[in-house]
Amino acid sequence: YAREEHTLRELRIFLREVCAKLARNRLFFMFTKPVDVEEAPDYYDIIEKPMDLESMMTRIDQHHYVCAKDFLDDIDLICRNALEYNPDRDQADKLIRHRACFLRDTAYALIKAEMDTDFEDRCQAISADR
Ligand SMILES: Cc1noc(C)c1-c1cc(NS(=O)(=O)c2ccccc2)cc(C(=O)O)c1
Repeated sequence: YAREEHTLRELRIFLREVCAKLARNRLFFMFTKPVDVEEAPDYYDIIEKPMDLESMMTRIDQHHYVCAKDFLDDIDLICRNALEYNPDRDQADKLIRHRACFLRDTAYALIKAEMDTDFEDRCQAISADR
């Protein structure tokens, strides 16, 4: 069991690094914090499960993620929310949709490049056990 805790600690350290790297990229600035209701008054009527990079950093510390897939599910949520709330043809909506897809692709590429598949397999085995 101690070995599992060591593996999960290593996962949290890795995910904090990925999350910080994404949050540092100014292209993803609008995904770093919860959407401000002043900016988008109907946002929380339309989006059921809001998500942002700062909240994800907190979820890492709360041991919410037991494998990289769980982390990427929340990245997918950030992306889906942006596509759902900003569906129009105008430039502003198109830009945020492009940025949301770029955030998702960058996160997947970062994790694929930096994470051993057998490490992720071990995390998914722990996740299946819990
Ligand atoms: C995200 C999001 N989803 O729907 C919308 C709409 C956005 C979104 C929200 C904001 N303004 S905000 O006050 O809610 C905010 C500022 C800084 C970090 C996070 C949120 C700005 C932008 C923008 O494109 O600049 C986009």
